[in-house]
Amino acid sequence: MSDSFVIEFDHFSLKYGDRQVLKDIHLRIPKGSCIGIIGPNGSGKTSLIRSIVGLNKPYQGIVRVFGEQPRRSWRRRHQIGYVPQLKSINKEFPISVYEVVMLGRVGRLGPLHFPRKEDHQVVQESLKRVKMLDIADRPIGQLSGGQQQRVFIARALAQESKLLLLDEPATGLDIPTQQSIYELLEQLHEDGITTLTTTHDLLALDFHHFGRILCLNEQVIAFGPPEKVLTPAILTQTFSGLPWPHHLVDEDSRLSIKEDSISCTCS
Ligand SMILES: Nc1ncnc2c1ncn2[C@@H]1O[C@H](COP(=O)(O)OP(=O)(O)OP(=O)(O)O)[C@@H](O)[C@H]1O
Repeated sequence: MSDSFVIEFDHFSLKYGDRQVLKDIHLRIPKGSCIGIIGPNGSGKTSLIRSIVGLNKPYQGIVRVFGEQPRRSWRRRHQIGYVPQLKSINKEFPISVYEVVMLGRVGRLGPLHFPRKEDHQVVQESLKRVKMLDIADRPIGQLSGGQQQRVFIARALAQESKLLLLDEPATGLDIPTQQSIYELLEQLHEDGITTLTTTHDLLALDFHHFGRILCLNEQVIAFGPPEKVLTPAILTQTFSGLPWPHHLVDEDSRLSIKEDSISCTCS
């Protein structure tokens, strides 16, 4: 594995029972990049993210994160910050905002497992970053969807991981809240953190914040800079699932680029 890539999918396929949901994913995610993953409902975005975390076992192929297969590196799990979809989180659990964010420190707590001064500092800093420090004592279940989303992002930040995976963080939020999440992504990018953010909602995705867009529909339809990838043809292919003969992929990611697909997408 080259040091320049945080994630490497090598002909990775995933099945749930007999049903194939990811097919021959071959992809390199460069260190420090800010990736937007788009595709319709059921196109495999969450499955891809869960595979990176190590929650899904490949049917074929392999994924490496920081050079290791995620299922084999549980001790390194804290290196991956994962913010699942809001709907999959149990918000009724009686726990404060502060305690939720402290959970992000679990992988880093010292031998006695009590939070140290530095853990409290990181939690406060993470809450400050998402502008939630003022309401740190409130029960998580009493917050709005947008506030809860920020808290779960703060929990991931408290892990101090170099890789952050956000599954539909902006879906269902109002435009200013969506905007603030995208601005936060930009700050994280400036800090050298690699981020992968999914959405099925094209309107909820502000493409300007992303260096590369991955169009996914069971397989990689396209991967590259927004200006190359966000063409009517590629979006139609991604969201309709109709056959598309070529893949456009990013040269920097050292995947094959087929000349004919470039002329096709740039025309
Ligand atoms: N645990 C599971 N067992 C069986 N099938 C599953 C499971 N999880 C997801 N699927 C199926 O796999 C396919 C891909 O689902 P996935 O959640 O990865 O899509 P998605 O692109 O994230 O969708 P959405 O935009 O709705 O979140 C869907 O058809 C879904 O029904």
